[in-house]
Amino acid sequence: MSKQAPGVRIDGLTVTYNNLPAVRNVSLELPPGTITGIVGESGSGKSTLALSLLNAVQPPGRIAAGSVEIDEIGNVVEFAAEQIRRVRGSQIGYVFQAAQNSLNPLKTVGKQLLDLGRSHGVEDLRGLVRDAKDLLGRMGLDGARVLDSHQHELSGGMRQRVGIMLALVLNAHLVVLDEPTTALDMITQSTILKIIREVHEERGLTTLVITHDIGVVAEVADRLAVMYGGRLVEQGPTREVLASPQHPYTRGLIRAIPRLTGDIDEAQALPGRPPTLATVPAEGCVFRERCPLRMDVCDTVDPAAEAYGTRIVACHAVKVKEHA
Ligand SMILES: Nc1ncnc2c1ncn2[C@@H]1O[C@H](COP(=O)(O)OP(=O)(O)OP(=O)(O)O)[C@@H](O)[C@H]1O
Repeated sequence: MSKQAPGVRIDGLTVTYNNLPAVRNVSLELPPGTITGIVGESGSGKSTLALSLLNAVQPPGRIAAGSVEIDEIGNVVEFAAEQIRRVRGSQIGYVFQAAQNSLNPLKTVGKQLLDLGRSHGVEDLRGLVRDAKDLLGRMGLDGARVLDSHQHELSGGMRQRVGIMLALVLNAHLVVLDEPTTALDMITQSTILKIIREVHEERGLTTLVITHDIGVVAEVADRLAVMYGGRLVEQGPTREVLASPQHPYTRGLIRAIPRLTGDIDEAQALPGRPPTLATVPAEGCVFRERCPLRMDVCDTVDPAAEAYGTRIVACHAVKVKEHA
């Protein structure tokens, strides 16, 4: 059973930078074999949450509370540096947001691929190169040529696809993709996401895709989790969240995307701006400044995440409505 899609349970996770919480008391389950999309505006804590899955939060950041329990691996929050290095790449594949610039400028992609394979004890390096070419080919690139290239010879979109290839090539069964398609145009984006979905199904993966664009993940994710100001404000099956968003922030995000509302004239930008670490309120609901449903209680009490059927929502107004 060791090569099956693992389940992941994030429980009560708080991550701080200089003691200010960027992720606050987040609980989220990634069921085995599913694709979960985490969405939210810039600064909502998505990347910090993704880094926590690899215990890769860098100082001044620190995991202040909670656990990230991954089947067959354990609670990675407690892992020492060497322990986590061994599972990164081989058991948890990842492409971080800066993937377009994270290649070594002095080495060809192929050389970096071999380094990656060797550092994880891959014996069949020829097989690794074959798999890499196959993945690149599926993403519309000439695999042999890309492996012979240096970073500066590749466009932003090509580098991004190289990043995805590197995340998948070691055959990890948990894959974390942070903004995997931002450098790509809409059509290429949707092709790449389709390929991610195909590979996910062929190999039996558990996948986490992070994006600020809810339209991007709507096509591929089984489940959606919406973050705002470090809090997870709503989560549930994608279709349900899109068809009947409960949290006013989720509603705002969906309304802002013409291809989700189906009518370009009806798309409305979400007014206001998200908080920064310095301005995020220490008490009460993090979304209240922009919320059309704000009530007195929102100023003082942070709403708990509560289950409503298949949905989990953290909102006082939703709670009042549900109990009315
Ligand atoms: N190294 C750091 N030092 C200090 N603050 C940080 C650091 N990294 C992130 N932050 C802050 O933590 C908060 C969450 O950032 P994070 O990158 O996780 O959000 P995000 O939702 O992924 O946003 P983006 O899409 O812009 O990356 C932001 O307010 C950000 O400014």
